[in-house]
Amino acid sequence: MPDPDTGDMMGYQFHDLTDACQTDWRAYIEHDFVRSLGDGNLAPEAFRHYLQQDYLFLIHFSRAYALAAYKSHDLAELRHAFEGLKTILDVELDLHVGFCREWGISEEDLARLPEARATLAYTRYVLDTGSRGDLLDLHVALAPCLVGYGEIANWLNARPSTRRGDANPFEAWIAMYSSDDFQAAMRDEIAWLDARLAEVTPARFTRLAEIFRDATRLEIDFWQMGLDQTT
Ligand SMILES: Cc1ncc(CN)c(N)n1
Repeated sequence: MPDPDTGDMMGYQFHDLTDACQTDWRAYIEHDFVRSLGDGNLAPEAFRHYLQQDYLFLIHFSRAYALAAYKSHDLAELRHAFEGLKTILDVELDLHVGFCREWGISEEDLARLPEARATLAYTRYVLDTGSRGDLLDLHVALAPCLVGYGEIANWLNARPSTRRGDANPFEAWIAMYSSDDFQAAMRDEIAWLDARLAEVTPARFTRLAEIFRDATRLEIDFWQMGLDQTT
């Protein structure tokens, strides 16, 4: 392991990022929005507002993966960015468009929606962090999104009170984030980060942990935005 005195690299891994902000990370993964979604009793207006904003969110996160492609140095990094982008475009957005279609909201309607402050704050934070920093800064800013939702699905599935199947109106959401495609994308991201973090110094890790914590807090705000629709 690492040497804080010499500044030598310390063999960090992805879990060191979550360990460094455990309170915020748990508050994000186990948020009341997530619990209610798992129990199947989340207020419909909270879910609807969240999902529509999430459509806008995913458009900007797609841009962030395109920025990751731009910042790539080789084919492996380019492919990794491309896989992240494909997960949003081919796996996630279908769910959003499908739910909205059931509610009578078209893709044109979605594209015209005004962005909520929580959406603006989070997406622009990630794009700004990625523009100013390097590829690792950008992927660390993106990680609470991809890795967090995969972990949330696993946490929900391991929880006795989570209802699966027709008993839960949010089943499609849980199923998509539990799917092999999404879980594989999450594991790839963790492996990519493990390989990069193994080589960073303690000082660099401290800065990366700040980015990760900021993005995690912005995730908490995003859930809260949904719940605030009911107050
Ligand atoms: C706000 C948010 N965070 C994460 C994800 C998972 N990509 C999402 N769809 N939306």
